[in-house]
Amino acid sequence: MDTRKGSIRILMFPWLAHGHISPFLELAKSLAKRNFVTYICSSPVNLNSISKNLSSKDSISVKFVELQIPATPELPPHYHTTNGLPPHLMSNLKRALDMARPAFSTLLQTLKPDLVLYDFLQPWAPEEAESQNIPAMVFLCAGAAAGSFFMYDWLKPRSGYPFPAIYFREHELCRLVEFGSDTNGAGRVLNCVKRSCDVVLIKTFRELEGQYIDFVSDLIGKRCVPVGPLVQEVGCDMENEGNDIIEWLDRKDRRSTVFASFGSEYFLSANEIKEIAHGLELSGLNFIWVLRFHRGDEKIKIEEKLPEGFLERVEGRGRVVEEWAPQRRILSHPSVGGFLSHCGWSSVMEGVYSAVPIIAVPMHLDQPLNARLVAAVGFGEEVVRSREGNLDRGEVARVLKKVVVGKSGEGLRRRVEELSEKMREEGEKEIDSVAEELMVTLVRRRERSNLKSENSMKKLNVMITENRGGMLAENT
Ligand SMILES: C[C@@H]1O[C@H](OP(=O)(O)OP(=O)(O)OC[C@H]2O[C@@H](n3ccc(=O)[nH]c3=O)[C@H](O)[C@@H]2O)[C@H](O)[C@H](O)[C@H]1O
Repeated sequence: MDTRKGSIRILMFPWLAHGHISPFLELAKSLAKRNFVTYICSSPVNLNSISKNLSSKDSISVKFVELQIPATPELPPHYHTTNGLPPHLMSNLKRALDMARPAFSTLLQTLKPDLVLYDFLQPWAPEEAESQNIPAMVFLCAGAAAGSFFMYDWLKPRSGYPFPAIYFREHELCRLVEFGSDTNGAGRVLNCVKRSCDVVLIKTFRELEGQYIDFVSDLIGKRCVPVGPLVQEVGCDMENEGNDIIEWLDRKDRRSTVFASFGSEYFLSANEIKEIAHGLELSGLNFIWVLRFHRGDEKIKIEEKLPEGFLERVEGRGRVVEEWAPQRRILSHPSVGGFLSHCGWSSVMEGVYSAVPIIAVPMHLDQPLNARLVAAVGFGEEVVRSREGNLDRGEVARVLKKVVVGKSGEGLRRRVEELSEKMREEGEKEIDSVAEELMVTLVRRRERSNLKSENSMKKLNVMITENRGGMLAENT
């Protein structure tokens, strides 16, 4: 039962990844301040992983709804997330989500939301919504620069159409095939975009990617509406996470320490571990390194994966963290002066939000394009691999020192501080415009469909007045 009478009700349906369900949750929390009630549907394991980021106040207007995904021997329920998933099971997970289509349809019949917000890998979600006369809109959790490259590559516009000013290096192209070739990743994304009604929401902000937002809008023939960075606040819910790491950072000088992390679903190869370990050691800098392995590798002893004697040699200035680290909290610590990152999009947004320059070591998917953007906009530098795509410890150490303690690092820091300020200014305004887009979409739908009866339009107008009233009240 809605706790707010007359609120506009949204069902959100993110892909089964931590780097996706978090932005959807942050968007739901922001819309709750604008009088929307949101139901986030995902697998139990995913909802459980974000439950600590939902305060009791948020949970008045943000509800979790479990989507039962059929379990199979190779994909038991605790594998219904990309967080820690053995990489060879990623395609199985996409197919398992497809098998949840009937359960999703039932959810729609039960909840009867006013609108559905879905993600980039489930093109059947808007079909199910439309079959029940519910408008559906896609929310892309990656960046617009990466989106402009992929959309250009997949849509192949007429010759002479301007090419996006972002590119892959030769050795990175072969890793593109990973993008679900056997589950037609490109086709899924394209259909999700094509079936989105009216606009496409995208997790970015104009100061950072304005030219790419306009490029994608023109290319796909739909307006791309930036929703802002959606970075999770470092709030009371995270206060107790990783206290020992925070206390360790408290004992380090301001901006003296590198935070190294590679996201929730990428697991470094043996060679990458070796070169990054030696690079961190050679840099002479303090560091916190999140070195995680996928669930299938539970019995791993971390010292067996690191160079001989590495932990002893860096004792006191470096720490290797095997478990899930409070990334937002660490990045906001004054002792952190550089972020060695794979450039997953949420990590890039969080680096900017905390005004920490990025040492980019992209791995796959959109990350190389995000890394090009980081360097082009001037808030970080990329560790360039060899032509064969190998990392080199000397190059890792060189870029680390240049960004964290070098003269040119000051320019990067100034730029990321500027961006961070702009990001915070724009954030609230962008959520207001998203709220308006959602309401306009509803009005258009009611006017076009058989719901344009006097009574239904009157009810909708009351809801919208309430929402706008709610937004004003929240903002005063
Ligand atoms: C959109 C897509 O998300 C994917 O997710 P992935 O988890 O790899 O990376 P992030 O987007 O940085 O998302 C990772 C998220 O997990 C959080 N985190 C991670 C590790 C940890 O120990 N502690 C944490 O709090 C981190 O703060 C961030 O919010 C792909 O990369 C893809 O390239 C990217 O564009």
